[in-house]
This record gives sequence, C-alpha cells and structure tokens, in this order.
Amino acid sequence: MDATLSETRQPAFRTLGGLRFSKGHGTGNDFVLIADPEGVHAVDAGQAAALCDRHRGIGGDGLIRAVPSRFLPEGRELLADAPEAEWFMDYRNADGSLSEMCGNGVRVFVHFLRLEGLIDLPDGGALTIGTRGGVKTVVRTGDNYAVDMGPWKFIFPGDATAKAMDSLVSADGLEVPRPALSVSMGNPHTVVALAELSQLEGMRLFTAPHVDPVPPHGTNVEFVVPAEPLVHDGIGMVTMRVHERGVGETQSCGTGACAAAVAIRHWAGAEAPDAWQINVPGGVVGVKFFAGAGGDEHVELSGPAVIVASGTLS
Ligand SMILES: N[C@@H](CCC[C@H](N)C(=O)O)C(=O)O
Repeated sequence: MDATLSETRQPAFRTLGGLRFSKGHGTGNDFVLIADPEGVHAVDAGQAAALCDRHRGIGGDGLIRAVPSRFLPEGRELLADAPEAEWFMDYRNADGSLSEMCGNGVRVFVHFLRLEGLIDLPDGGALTIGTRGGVKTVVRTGDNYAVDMGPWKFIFPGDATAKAMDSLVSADGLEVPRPALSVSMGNPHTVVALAELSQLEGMRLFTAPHVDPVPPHGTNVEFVVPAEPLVHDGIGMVTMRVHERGVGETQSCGTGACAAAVAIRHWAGAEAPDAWQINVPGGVVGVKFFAGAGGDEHVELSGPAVIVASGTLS
C-alpha cells in the first residue's frame, strides 16, 4: 500500500525539485507562491494539490504562480486590451482546480512580486495585473493592498431588484435549509444569512454545503451574520465563515467577503452603506462600492498581505 502511494504521489512533487517557493497569507487564507519569470514552470493540477497538501507538501488553500502574461494564452488575450498587465496570477485551489479569481490571493501575489524584486511598487502606487477573472488594479498602502475587483453580478437571471433569494442551502449545523443568493465576483459565491453568531459558530463545515440549484461551475458558500444594528459609523458590519470550492473551510475569502457585502446590502435596501467591514476567522477585510470608469458599479477589496517563509523544494 505504501509503495503504491509513493509511486502515485511522489512523481508530481519530484518534477518540481529545486524550485524556489514562498508561503504567504491574507487574513489566514494561505498560499504557496512560485515565481516563474521565464514562464517555464507551469504547475498542473496534481502538482498544485501535492504542494498544497498540509501533511505531505508545503500546505496551502491555493497555489499562485507569478508568470508574465505573455507566456499564457489567457494572459496574451488580456494584453491586447491592457498591455500594462505584465504579470499574471496563475491561481489553483488546494485540490488543483483552477479558479477565475482569488481576492486575498491578489493582494498576496502583489506583495510577493514586490518582495521578490520583480516589481517596483512605491507606497501609494498602483499595479495592473492579469487574472483568469480579467484585469485587476491593486493600490499599495504599506503592506496593505486595495484591489478593484470590477463589477459584481447575480449568477441566476431574474428580476434582480425583486429577488431576495435564488437557492436553498443545506449544511451540517443548519436545522432546515436556508434561503441564499448567488453572486459572481468573477468566481461564484452563494451567500446565506444567519440570525445569530451562535448559529454561525455551530456550523460544521468539514463537508461541503448542498446548494440547490447550484451555479453552473459549483460555488463557494458564505454564511454571514449582519451586526445588530448593521451600521456603525457609516460602515456595515458582518461576520462570516466560508466553505470554499476546491478547498474546504478557510480562514478567509476575499471574493467571498465582496459577495457577502453585495448580498447583505441588497437585502438591507436603499439605506445600506457603501463601506463594509467583514470579520472572518483569520482577521478583517474591507469592502467598498464605487462607480467604475465605465459607469458600472465596482467593488473594492482591501486588507493585509504577509509572506511568512521562502525555501527550495527538495
Ligand atoms: N480564497 C479566495 C477564493 C479562491 C477561489 C475559490 N476557492 C474558488 O474556487 O472560486 C479569495 O480570497 O477570494
């Protein structure tokens, strides 16, 4: 049995031997990072899963490869409209699957580029990067980063102003299925509101919640408790836990925090603020709504980024 395991698992890892990596996180959402300035270290699903394995690898909620956009077909497509998006965040979840977007990951990605000396980004400066969810602009303030995540949208069609829910979610810890709203931040999210913090604490998120109907490419599920009263000093306050597609429960999810603010603002109606503070098990992130250049409403995500270690794969 052991021989079979090592034969099937080790090759994925062995082909990466000698490669330098870093480990970083944004509010506890942690990533293995690889710099690939020459575009020669494409990481496949098996290799990403092996690196993110918490017992046999480095361990992480996802893997981020920093690669010039010109080396990826998706990147070259973006460069046609945004030649300034020189760097591309090639992101995979811990199970090796690709995701369009990772909000905490974007901040850690830019911080990593800086610390590796691959970019020069002064305090207050902005950097435009490519992702599978499109081009994003990131502004640095010290070791905090604010990302223009672009416009949000509801995943399921229908009268957006009238609808309060579009699916039902069952999960271990919920007595009955709860209504939910599915929101795209480039990647899919389904937001479920709970009344009490004790209910949120009682959720057991070892197994994936069941969402019906589930968005076409699966979903990340956010359980949220709006503060009572909701608004403090003009800021909407929310506590959230998340079960991520392709990962499991994580300490934080940036795109999930944006989706949570979208859903709660929608439920709260006209009086709801445009600035939000989302408390997650790993810390606090900020979300703001603002008018983008094209007239669409955009979402900004802000929060810290940390690199904790670097090394070489043996
Ligand atoms: N943690 C991320 C989201 C990562 C991708 C997600 N698991 C998916 O599959 O969409 C974030 O901070 O946004």
